[in-house]
Amino acid sequence: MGTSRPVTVLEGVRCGQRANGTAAVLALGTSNPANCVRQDKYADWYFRVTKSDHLAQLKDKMKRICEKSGIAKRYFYHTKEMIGGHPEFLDRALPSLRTRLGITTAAMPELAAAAARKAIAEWGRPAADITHLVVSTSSGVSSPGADVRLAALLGLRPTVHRIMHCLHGCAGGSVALRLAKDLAENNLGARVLVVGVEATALAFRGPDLDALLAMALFGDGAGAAVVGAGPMSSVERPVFRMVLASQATLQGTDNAVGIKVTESGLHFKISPEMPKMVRDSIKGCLADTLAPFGLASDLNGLFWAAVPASPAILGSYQTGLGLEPGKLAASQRVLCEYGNMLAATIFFVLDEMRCRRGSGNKEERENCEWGVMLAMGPGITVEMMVLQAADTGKED
Ligand SMILES: CC(C)(COP(=O)(O)OP(=O)(O)OC[C@H]1O[C@@H](n2cnc3c(N)ncnc32)[C@H](O)[C@@H]1OP(=O)(O)O)[C@@H](O)C(=O)NCCC(=O)NCCSC(=O)CC(=O)O
Repeated sequence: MGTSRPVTVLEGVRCGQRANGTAAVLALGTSNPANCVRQDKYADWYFRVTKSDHLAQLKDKMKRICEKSGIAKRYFYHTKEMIGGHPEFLDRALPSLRTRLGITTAAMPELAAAAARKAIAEWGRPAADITHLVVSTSSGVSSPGADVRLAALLGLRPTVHRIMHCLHGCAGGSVALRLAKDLAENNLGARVLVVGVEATALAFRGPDLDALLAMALFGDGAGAAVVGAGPMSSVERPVFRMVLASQATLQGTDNAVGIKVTESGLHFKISPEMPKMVRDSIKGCLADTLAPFGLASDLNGLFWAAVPASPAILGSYQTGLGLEPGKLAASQRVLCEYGNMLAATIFFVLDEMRCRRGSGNKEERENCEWGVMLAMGPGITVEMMVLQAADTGKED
């Protein structure tokens, strides 16, 4: 009896701190820098900007990769003029990290703020009501980071709880959303602003066999979401309920994808084996996550919000999961319109999926109540989240 009162008090305090119900995405926003390069012109642009037109074989290979990329256009913070002003970006013998970090650290807060302002406007409450800020990027490793300047630009409270995490590659936005779910569900009244932002000037380099793929796929942008759990205010409208989040690391794939910070900028290593590794393991990874809901037996009865890292990775999802054509259409559209924007991409996919749910176009319309958010990053790490579209489902 002597110890029962403190335990009860502690339990009461613990329960009182928790939110009421499942976290949900309450609003979304996206943005891109102004410089838009069409993918059918990219090889010409890239070899001209890097003064490499004499490397005819590499240029032809780049053209073939671009043709197969499923991308129509991409946006970049860097421009021909900016690259032209930094010869050290093209000569790996020269250090360029400090200059590159200066550029991306200056670029990211404004880019992120443009997306975040849209999300906050849609959310309908004042920016000062944001309690937590989670920022993900592979375009910077400075401290204080882009999150501090972003908080100031948006007028967030000085007491906002900030987390910034770096170098999770294509999975960065999904990691941030998983953290936001935990924060929202475990802190009564929390409203988490989640941001993925990329300015790939940190990785821009001249052509060689290793660089071509990253140069052909990656683009710049920012995505933002406001995440919260109950009780909701009268202006808040859930878009997707974030039902269950999980992460798996594919065994024996440590060397398949890597991101290294070097004196000459960010270096991506992407194994040609990655699509096969993903195809062979993705169904098994998802089985445990989907089983509690009885969703594992009908994967075509779900909506799919997958990060379109590349056409080959989308192909691996389609084959590995046995998905019907069209199930990855939202991801394909984002890849086509923007390329792979690493941490920012998932917010564009969720936004596209939300539009498709309300679309008057029968071909594009997506009606499934339950869905999966999916991304791969270095590790190889698989980020998964079971979503319930709030326009169809009722929270239990
Ligand atoms: C590059 C592709 C668009 C090419 O499409 P196809 O395979 O249909 O076409 P294809 O076979 O004719 O290949 C066209 C040319 O691309 C080359 N090629 C193919 N895969 C390559 C790779 N991983 N690295 C370098 N070059 C590659 C081929 O050799 C070929 O050159 P040639 O014509 O000279 O013979 C595709 O293979 C693809 O999407 N690959 C990327 C897969 C991937 O691992 N993505 C991960 C992104 S990063 C990520 O997800 C994690 C993260 O960063 O966090």
